[in-house]
Amino acid sequence: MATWPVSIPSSFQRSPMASRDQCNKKQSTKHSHQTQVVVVMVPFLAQGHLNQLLHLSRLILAYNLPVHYVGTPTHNHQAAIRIEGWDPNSISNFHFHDFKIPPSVSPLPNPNAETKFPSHLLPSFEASMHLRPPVAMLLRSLSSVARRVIVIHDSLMASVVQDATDIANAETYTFHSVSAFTLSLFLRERIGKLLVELDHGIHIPEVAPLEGCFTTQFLDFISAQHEFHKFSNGKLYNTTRAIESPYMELMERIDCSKSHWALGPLNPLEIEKNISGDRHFSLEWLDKQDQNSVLYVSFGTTTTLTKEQIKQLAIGLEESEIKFIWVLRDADKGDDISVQVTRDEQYLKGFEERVKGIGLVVREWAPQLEILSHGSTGGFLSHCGWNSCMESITMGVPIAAWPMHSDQPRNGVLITEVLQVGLMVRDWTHRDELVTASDVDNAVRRLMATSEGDEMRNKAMRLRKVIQKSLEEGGVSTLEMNSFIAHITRE
Ligand SMILES: O=c1ccn([C@@H]2O[C@H](COP(=O)(O)OP(=O)(O)O[C@H]3O[C@H](CO)[C@@H](O)[C@H](O)[C@H]3O)[C@@H](O)[C@H]2O)c(=O)[nH]1
Repeated sequence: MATWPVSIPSSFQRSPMASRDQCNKKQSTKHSHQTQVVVVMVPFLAQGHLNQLLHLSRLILAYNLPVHYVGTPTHNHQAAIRIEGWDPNSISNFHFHDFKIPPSVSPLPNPNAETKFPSHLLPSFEASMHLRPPVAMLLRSLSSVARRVIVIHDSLMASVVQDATDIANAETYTFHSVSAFTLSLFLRERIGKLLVELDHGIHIPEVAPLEGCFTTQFLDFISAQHEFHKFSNGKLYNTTRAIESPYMELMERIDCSKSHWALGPLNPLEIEKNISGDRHFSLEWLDKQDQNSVLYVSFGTTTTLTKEQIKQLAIGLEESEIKFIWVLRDADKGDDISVQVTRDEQYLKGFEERVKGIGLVVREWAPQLEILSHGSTGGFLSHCGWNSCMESITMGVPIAAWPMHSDQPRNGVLITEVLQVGLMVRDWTHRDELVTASDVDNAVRRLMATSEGDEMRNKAMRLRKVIQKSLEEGGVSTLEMNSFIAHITRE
């Protein structure tokens, strides 16, 4: 039988820690008993999820609580090298636990698959259930030396943490990696009755049915987690009431038996400029561009475009004559992020020559947060993964929304209709059709070179200010985080 290394720190000492932008600076007192509370993060093994619980770790560490982050060696490494804004390996109170699990098949992403949902990741998602024994062992070890063990697990990892219910001083909290808007609308549809009462006073825009968002296999995977959610002591979200207050309220009405905390935004709002000289070439290039003149194009870590779609996108960008940074990558592979397929090189070579000085094509991992926070970036052509939405909103950058799968179509509605900081590139009902170069050209020009786009940029900037304010002392995001910390450290 395989053995899993479980490393437990000999003591839970306080360590100096960077503050949560401005808002955590005040957390200097009342720590003597808090050091007896330890936090264990159990992320779902995909970049868009690993990232969020790692960012949340940073915020919790600012309260001087030790944090243990579990995963496979590959995924922990991936999370650590890709995080922006801080270095998890430099914090003494933060501990990665590398748990080996049996290898699973890990196919390459298929650009020509029937739906855009990244089915190739499913074997790796299923394999992650093998984390249950080592996680249980870690929780038991920690429970014997800590006053309380707080387990924060991704909603898709509920079954992995099920053994926490047998540990008297352990509590579990379910972390939702999607917007309150999208989640509440999903759940509201499942309930299917009493909607008038449920919705009272809350604007519910029309959204398309879930068709085309997920595969049946993935929906089965989600359903398999449901029975374990009943053990949860509360629900956590990567959002802030400053922007999603009505939909947080809807979540509270849907599940009034639990406490709900909106702990976001999790990503840092200010990214310190790296002056050591090893900045990414895209940032150097941005330095030379005009304010708000560059469109950032990226589809996250779970989307793979077809050859023809890449060509149409390239032509559309070229015809728009708008400056751009285009991150052209395939979806991550389940178990090895170093594998990237080279795409359509012949066509793109000529394209890159022609757009020299106007656009950059980036094939490696791009520093997205830094790019979005750069003053020259004025728009984001995005698939609307929730990380990308939150990162763009917090940096004050409007979005041209091109949803691909999962929660993305609904996030697109939140961005364009509810918050009004973006526009749709194409309607979700046409998801199976090619997005033509002229669709791309039109959307890009509208966002980057019209007064309508300017208004969206102004709105996005106003939203950023609202979020910044919510992170000040007494602000709604600060109060929410303080409330959660007070709850988990209570006597
Ligand atoms: O070159 C790159 C590519 C991506 N990113 C980062 O990677 C993350 C991507 O996350 P997201 O925008 O949410 O997209 P996905 O990777 O597609 O995320 C998956 O997980 C999200 C959270 O559940 C869901 O909202 C999405 O629909 C789902 O596809 C973001 O933090 C980006 O900043 C980079 O920094 N550089």
